[in-house]
Amino acid sequence: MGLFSRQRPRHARRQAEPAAERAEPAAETVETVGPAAETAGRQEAGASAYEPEVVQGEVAASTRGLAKVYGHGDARVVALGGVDIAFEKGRFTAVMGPSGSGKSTLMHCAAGLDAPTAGQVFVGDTEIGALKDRQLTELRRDRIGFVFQAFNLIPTLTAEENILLPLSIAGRKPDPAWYDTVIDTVGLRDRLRHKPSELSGGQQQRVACARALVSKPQIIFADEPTGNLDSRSGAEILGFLRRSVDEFGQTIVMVTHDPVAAAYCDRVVFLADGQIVSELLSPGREAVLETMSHLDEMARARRESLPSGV
Ligand SMILES: Nc1ncnc2c1ncn2[C@@H]1O[C@H](COP(=O)(O)OP(=O)(O)OP(=O)(O)O)[C@@H](O)[C@H]1O
Repeated sequence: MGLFSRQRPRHARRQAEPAAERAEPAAETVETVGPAAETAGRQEAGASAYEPEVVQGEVAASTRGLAKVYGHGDARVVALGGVDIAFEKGRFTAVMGPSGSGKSTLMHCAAGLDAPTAGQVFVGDTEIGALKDRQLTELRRDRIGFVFQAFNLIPTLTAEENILLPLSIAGRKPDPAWYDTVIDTVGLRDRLRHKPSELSGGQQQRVACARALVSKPQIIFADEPTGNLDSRSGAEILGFLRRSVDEFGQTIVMVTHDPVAAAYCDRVVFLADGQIVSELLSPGREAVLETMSHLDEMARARRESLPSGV
């Protein structure tokens, strides 16, 4: 069965709040339709190894057999052991897993920031391993948005200049109506002339989100975007990311350690030992926590199901 061929019912649109904060009990927030939920259920029972979810819609980015090995000999580390995953357009996906499980490596390879040891990465239909350096730089600039834990704003530029920087580097002007929509959505209209040092952490991250969104990228990769924020500012950022998926059809992939953050997502993918071992669709915080407590067993089942390691 091809990774991108099987169909399953579309998930219900999510609200701009985590499942755990809505009225229904967490267990009922986990969708049980489709192969992923069934597989995740079997995983939790330890019955068999995980099989990748099959996406139904257009794919924004994907990997096939993605492997990354660092070092040699005694220092050899298999950070990713052959990952197949597709990120569907217009979906908010969280990548979770223990420290060292390969989350950042997956994100960096998928975003063209790091080169894999083996396997392929596609952004849309473009295989990024086949691109020359300059083409890869342009792809990252024009088709991918980034939001980092440490905001990564230029301190000497105003909020507005930071937001427009990727477009200015590309020699492009923003679509005025879209720019207005983004600024109003992140609530930054009265802060546009401020430098990052004059903004709170939450406001700086909203600038970073606006910067990622303004060029209408095919996909946004967010690396622990709430990791440096208090829970209220974190909730604002997550609510904003959620809205940009629901209202603007943006595709977002977010690495997070936080089950509350994951509960804002349509899909949560779990890594352990450089392999995807499980996933949940629209889970609540409790379901995320429950799955995280079984990741070691799942990693073992996954290893045993493979013919040999990478
Ligand atoms: N540049 C590197 N050189 C050697 N090993 C590396 C390098 N980068 C990552 N690794 C190793 O690869 C594995 C996966 O690392 P990665 O940073 O992707 O994990 P992670 O899940 O993002 O961890 P964390 O949650 O702690 O950020 C780890 O064992 C890590 O030590």
